[in-house]
Amino acid sequence: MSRTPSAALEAHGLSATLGSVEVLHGIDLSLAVGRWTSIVGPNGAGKSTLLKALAGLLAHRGEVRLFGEAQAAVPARVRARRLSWLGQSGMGEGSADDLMVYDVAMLGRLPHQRWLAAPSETDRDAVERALRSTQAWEWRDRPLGQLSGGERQRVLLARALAVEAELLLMDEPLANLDPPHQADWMQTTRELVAQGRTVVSVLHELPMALAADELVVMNRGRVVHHGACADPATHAALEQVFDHRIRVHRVADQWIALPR
Ligand SMILES: Nc1ncnc2c1ncn2[C@@H]1O[C@H](COP(=O)(O)OP(=O)(O)OP(=O)(O)O)[C@@H](O)[C@H]1O
Repeated sequence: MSRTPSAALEAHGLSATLGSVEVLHGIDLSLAVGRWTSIVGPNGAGKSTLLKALAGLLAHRGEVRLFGEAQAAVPARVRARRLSWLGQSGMGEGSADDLMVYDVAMLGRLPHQRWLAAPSETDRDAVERALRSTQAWEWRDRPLGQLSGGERQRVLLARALAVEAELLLMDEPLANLDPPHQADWMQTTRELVAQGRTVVSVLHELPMALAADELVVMNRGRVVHHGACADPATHAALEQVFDHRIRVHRVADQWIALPR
C-alpha cells in the first residue's frame, strides 16, 4: 500500500557552493504537503540558492526528497509535472522575448505533452485558465518582450500556474507587481493551497510572507527558524535576523512588519 507523504520537500544536510564559496551550510528542512511556506531573510542569506537546490536546479551536497522520493531518482519529466518553478523576475527569460504571451504560457504544458505533439484541449484550457487568473489573457497575441515588468511577471506566473503541478516554488513572485496584483497572487496561492497543493515562495514583502502558513527564516546560508506565521517565536526570529530594525505587529487582522 502506498503511503501519502506528509512532506512535499525535505532537505537533509543540504549544502551548496557557488564559485568557490559555500553559501548553504548543512540545511535540514521539511515542508509539509498542502501548506504555503514563505522563505525570508536578509539579502544574500541564501534564499534563492536554497529554492534552486530544492527544485533540483543546482548541484548540491546532502539530500533533497520530493514527495518522499530522492529527488535525483525522480525522472526529469515526472519532476517537471509535479514541481512548477518561477524564477526571479524572469531571469534567463530574455530568449523568450520574441514569443507570444500565449506560447510562453503554453511552455508550462511541455511536461504534459508528447514529443512534437500539438497542444491538446486540456493544455489549451489550462493555459487559458492560467492567463485569465493573472489577468494576462488579453495580451495573449503580444510578444513577451513588449510588456512592462509587472505585465511580464504576470505572464511568467501564468506559465508556472499552467503546469498545474502539486508543488509550486516561486522566487520573488511579487517582483514588479502592483498592490492589486500582489493581492491577486495571494488569493491564487490560497486557492491552490485549499486544493491541497503546496506553495513555497521566497518573499521580501514581509506582510505578504507573514500571510503564509509557515515561515522559514534564513541567515548566512542557514535556516535559523521554521515555524507558524502566527507564532511569537517566528516573529522574534524575524526581528532578530533583521537586527531588530523591524517589529512585527498585528494590524487589521494581519501581521505586518514596520521599521523601528
Ligand atoms: N556565482 C557566485 N559565486 C559566489 N557567490 C555567489 C554566487 N552567486 C551568489 N553568490 C552568493 O551567495 C549568497 C546567497 O545568494 P542568494 O541569491 O541565494 O541570496 P538571497 O538570500 O536570495 O539574496 P537576495 O535577498 O539578495 O535575493 C550571496 O552572498 C551571494 O553573494
